[in-house]
Parts: sequence; C-alpha cells; structure tokens
Amino acid sequence: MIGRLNHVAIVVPDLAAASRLYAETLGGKVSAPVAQPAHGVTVVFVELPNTKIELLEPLGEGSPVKSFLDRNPSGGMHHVCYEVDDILAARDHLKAEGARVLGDGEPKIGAHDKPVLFLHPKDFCGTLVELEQA
Ligand SMILES: CC[C@@H](C(=O)O)C(=O)SCCNC(=O)CCNC(=O)[C@H](O)C(C)(C)COP(=O)(O)OP(=O)(O)OC[C@H]1O[C@@H](n2cnc3c(N)ncnc32)[C@H](O)[C@@H]1OP(=O)(O)O
Ligand SMILES: [Co+2]
Repeated sequence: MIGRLNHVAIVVPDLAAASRLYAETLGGKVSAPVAQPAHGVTVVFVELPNTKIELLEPLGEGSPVKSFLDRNPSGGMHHVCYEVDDILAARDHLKAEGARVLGDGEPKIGAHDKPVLFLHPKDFCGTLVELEQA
C-alpha cells in the first residue's frame, strides 16, 4: 500500500538558522518558508535527489509540534511521509487493522496541496507516520 518516501520531517527551534545550515553547510536546495496555519507549522523543504527533508517550526497557539520541541529543545526527527495511491482506502484499511488515525480521521490538505493524514506513533514502531495522496 505505501509507496514512495515523500519526506522526512525535522522539527527545529529556529527555522531561519536550520535553513542556513541546510543551504550553506550541507549545500542543499532550500525553499522559502511557507506558513501552514491549518497545520500549526511553518515549513521549509530541502530538495534531495530521491526525497525531501521538511523543516518544521511551530506556528501559533496549540501547534501539534510544540510539545515535541519542549521535549527536544534542539530539535529532532518528527515524522516520515509515505505516498499512497488512495488515501481513503488506505485510511479504512489501517483503521480495520487497528491503527489510530489522528485528528477527526478526515484528510486535510497538506504542504503539497494534496490530502494528508497522520497515524499515531505508538502504532508504528515509535514513529509518527504521515500519508500523502500520490
Ligand atoms: C505542513 C503540513 C504537513 C505536510 O504536508 O507535510 C505536515 O507535516 S504538518 C506536521 C505537524 N502536524 C502533525 O504532527 C499532526 C499529527 N500530530 C499530532 O497529532 C501530535 O503531534 C501527536 C502525534 C498526537 C503527538 O502530540 P503530543 O502533544 O506530542 O502528544 P503527547 O505528548 O501526548 O505524546 C504521546 C506519546 O507519543 C510520543 N510522540 C509524540 N510525538 C511523537 C513523534 N513525532 N514521534 C514519535 N513519538 C512521538 C510522545 O513521546 C508520547 O510518548 P510517551 O511519553 O511514551 O507517552
Ligand atoms: Co509532513
């Protein structure tokens, strides 16, 4: 069911500093920051030949990455995002398998203007999983 690795996300305390690190120290191709108020984060993408790194900074009150950053003040790996051909079929299959789909279970439009869902990290080997419609 899961397809390509779309991105690996890293939560950071300072998005400008992390963008400089990826652009200047690592020589990556780094996008401009984009606020995603519906997701409570500001996002920068680093384009790699085979996938992307998503740098995330909390945005606004109640950001879903705030407590993660409180626990990991210098930042850390936050989630992996797999592409799926049919996100509703994937969701229904996962629910039938007993996995917890986060939020209200309905896909939201993500950073690539495609529907996304999140799966509880405790159900996937301690790793928060994002699914994105391919
Ligand atoms: C830009 C849009 C989009 C895209 O298109 O790419 C995005 O990527 S948005 C990214 C941000 N959005 C989300 O992460 C939404 C889904 N996340 C959540 O709903 C919450 O973050 C969460 C997964 C429910 C965790 O919330 P939190 O407040 O941290 O909950 P707890 O403190 O109760 O933690 C419970 C338990 O889970 C462990 N945990 C939490 N986060 C992670 C994580 N990222 N990876 C692994 N484990 C995680 C946490 O340590 C707790 O464990 P215990 O202490 O053992 O109970
Ligand atoms: Co993501």
